[in-house]
This record gives sequence, structure tokens and C-alpha cells, in this order.
Amino acid sequence: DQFCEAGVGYGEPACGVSEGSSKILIKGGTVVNAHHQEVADVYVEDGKIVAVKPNIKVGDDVTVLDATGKYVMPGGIDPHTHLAMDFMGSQTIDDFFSGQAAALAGGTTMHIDFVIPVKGSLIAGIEAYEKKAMQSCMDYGFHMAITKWDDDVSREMEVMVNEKGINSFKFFMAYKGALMINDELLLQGFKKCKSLGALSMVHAENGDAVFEGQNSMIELGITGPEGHALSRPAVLEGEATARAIRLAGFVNTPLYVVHVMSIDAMEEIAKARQSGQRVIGEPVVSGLVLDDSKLWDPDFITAAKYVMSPPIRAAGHDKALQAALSTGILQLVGTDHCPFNSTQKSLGIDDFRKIPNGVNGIEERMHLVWDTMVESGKISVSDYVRITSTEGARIFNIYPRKGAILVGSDADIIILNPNSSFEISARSHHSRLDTNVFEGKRGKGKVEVTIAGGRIVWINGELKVAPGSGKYVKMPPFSYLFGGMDKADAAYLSSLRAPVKRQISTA
Ligand SMILES: NC(=O)NCCC(=O)O
Ligand SMILES: [Zn+2]
Ligand SMILES: [Zn+2]
Repeated sequence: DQFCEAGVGYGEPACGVSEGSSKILIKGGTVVNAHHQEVADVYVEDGKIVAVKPNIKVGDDVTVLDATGKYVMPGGIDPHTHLAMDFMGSQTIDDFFSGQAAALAGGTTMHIDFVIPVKGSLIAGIEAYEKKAMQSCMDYGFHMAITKWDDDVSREMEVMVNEKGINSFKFFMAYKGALMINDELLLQGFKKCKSLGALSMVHAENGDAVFEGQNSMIELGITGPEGHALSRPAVLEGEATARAIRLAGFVNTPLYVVHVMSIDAMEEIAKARQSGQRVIGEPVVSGLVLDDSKLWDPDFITAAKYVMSPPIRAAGHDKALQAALSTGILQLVGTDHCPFNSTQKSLGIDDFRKIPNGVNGIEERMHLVWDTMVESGKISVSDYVRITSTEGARIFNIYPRKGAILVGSDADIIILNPNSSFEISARSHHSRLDTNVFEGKRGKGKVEVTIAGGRIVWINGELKVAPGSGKYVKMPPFSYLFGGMDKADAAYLSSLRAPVKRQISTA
């Protein structure tokens, strides 16, 4: 078994992990934060970072890890996952335990998952997810999807923000007949989010046009996975991104565009940001490092494992998204980890519209982003920390508790060896998935140690995780993205020209 699972408590030497206390000293590494790096020791006690400075001396009861020549960085925060999600007639194959264990093995120490309402009810939705998350072995937070609109939903959004610690709501502009909402709902939702200080997030594809595109493909006799890409071209992602941006601008509320997969969408975000609008763009690792060629593979399972929405695009979009990430047009990297195994993907053997949409990434993100962005010289190590951890913590308002190696921060830490290497395979990964969309990818830089909540959970290629040890992280509203918005609203109001007092002329 790859996991030391139930029954193995922390503090016991198991799975070859020698740690036995909650006191850890990381010695001699290069400690990297988003704005600074220095050679220093990091001392951890009871789940928190207690000291960051050179030459810390400790007693015999402390586990000492030598990080000389290595980077000591905040654990990754994956802002976009779907664990144990019921979707397209299946449930994603990783639950909150297996998905999080995989994450920890890849250097991610917190994720934010999307709660899907039950028949539109947010309360029923969060209750279901609270149950699913009971087996957690790492810290997590929730976004909430909005799938219908009425007074109950509006009231429940208040409960989510004020009582449940949710500060972001996702609106699906695609998946017609299932999760999709229309522009009227989008506007109501954006207004409500603004009033609550919650971040509006969109899955930006024109769902009506996608529906048309799908029907056209079927009429043309194109039923295989390539039909998925052909039916929802980048122009539909660009259109929806532009529409969401303009509606968020009309309401004057910040917008977060999830899984930006195309140049078309990225350019809309670039334009909006250039004009001063508060728009965040999140590429996902599959969009950054893959292209759509495998969707034409003659083997159905090989092709179907690449089916996700918006689709992985033709070569060229990947490089453009990397460039946008390096120049700050896009701000942080997620995964959209939404794994369906071969049997589940086979639901669409005769019709691509029935292939459950989603790919893996929660375990691979930190390595692939390091190799693609840092090892290639596109960004600095500090920027790596920013796009994989710190910016997520800031956007979702949990910085500096998360996303930093600072005194008082949670002890979520990775040690990355830049001279070591990784290779990705379904044979060795920790997800329950029987395939891997990144199969065979190799690169430089290896997460050798993961510390989550002050415990060594990944070392020497072994996981030591216990179900139930992860904590729910409440995320307060009014993140930095909302700072000064009230002034912009006031300026807008005062800019309105005085209404004309009209009389009926009788002449
Ligand atoms: N992206 C995808 O294909 N599946 C997960 C659901 C979503 O994020 O749209
Ligand atoms: Zn989506
Ligand atoms: Zn998603």
C-alpha cells in the first residue's frame, strides 16, 4: 500500500518516516517567500513556524532536516479541485483522502474544492461536502457553485459567507441543462457577491454555442473524443470570458476566471487588467503543459483521458499561457483536478458528450510548474512561490497564515531539491486514477519533503498520512481585491449627471 492509512497515528515511526515529535528544524536551506529569499533555518513547533533565522540551536527532542542546497518554500495551495464530485453520471475517483494524499506527495498542502449545491440548495450542498471532507489528511477550504437563483439562494449565500467561511462563488456559463446559468443569474450573483465581499468566479464558455457545436459534430458523424475539442473552440471561451468581464465591470466587482485555457480568454483578461479592472486569471497545469493532439489518438481511453472543459487547446496556447503567467497577466496556477478512471471515461465510448469531463493534476502541479517555469528560466523562484501558493492565499484572504514561511504562519512547508528529478506515471502516482494525463513527463526539481500542519507527511518517497487530520480553513470575505472598491462606487455615483426634471409641454 502506498499510504500509511487508518490506524497509524502521528508520532509513531511508520512508513519509514523517522519523525517522532511536533518539533522540527529545517537547517541551512534557501528559504523562499514571494518577496524575499535568504539562507536560514526554519523552526517549527506545534503546527506553526516559530523562528526563521540563521543558526538556530535546538535540543535532542527535535527532528532535524538538512536542506543545504535546497529550497524551503510554502506548501502549494491548489485553488481549484473537485474531490468526490458527482458529475456527468459519475463521481471523481479521488475522495478527500486519496486526492489530498496525492497532493501532499507532490508538495501541495492545501486545496480549495468546489461545493456543488444539492437541487440548488447551498445548505444541503455544504452538508454533503462536510461529510465527504471528514477523511481529510490536509487543510482545505471550499468555494461554492451557484446553479439557480431565488431568494433562498440569496439568503444562503449570506450564511455561507458569514457562518461557513466561504468567500467565493462559482458560476458555470457552460454545461447546458446541468450546471449552466444565464446572464440574468450571473448579474444577480455578481451583485450579491459584491455586497458580501465574496469573489465571483466563472467557468467561461458559451454553453448555448457549445450545445450547438456538439449537435453539429454528432450530425457530422464525429462521435469520438476529438469531437469534444471541435465542438467548443477557443472563440467560445473568449466570448464568455469577455461577457463575464464586462458584466463584472458593470457591477464593479472583482472577477476570477477559472481554468483559462486559451489565448482568446487570456487576451480578454489582459485587456481588462490593462484598463484597470480587477480580474484574476487562473491557468491550470494541463493547459500550461499539454496540447490537444492526443484527442485524436486512435485508442479511445488514451484520447478520452484528455477530455476536460474548456478543452486542452492546440499547441501554441500552452506557451502563450506560460508567457502570460510570467508577465503577470495571469496570477496563479490551479489544477482543476477532476479525475475519472478508464471505466468512467468509457461511458462516452459512442458519444463524446457522455465522457465525464476532467483530468488529474493535484499531485503533478508543483513539479510541472517548477520544471516548465523555473527550470526553463521563465520566472524566478520567488515568483514560483507566488503563483503556486502566496497569491492563492492572498486572493482567498488567508495570508499570511498560509502561503508564507513567516513566524506565526502554519507550518505547511516543502523542501525542493533543484538538482533532483521527477518522472510522472500512473504506476507510481498516489491518486486512485488508473491513468495519468501527464504520463511519461520528466523534469528537474523534486519535492523531497512535505510538512503539513507541522508534521512530516512525505519524506524518502513515502507518505505518512492519517484520515481526519486535515483541518477546514475558513476564509473571511473582503480580500485585498475589494480594497478601495467603495471609493470607485462613490466616484461612479458622483459622476452621474443630474437627472433632468421634465415637464409635459402643452403647446
Ligand atoms: N473542467 C472539467 O472538465 N471538469 C470539472 C468541472 C469544471 O471545473 O468545469
Ligand atoms: Zn469549470
Ligand atoms: Zn473545475
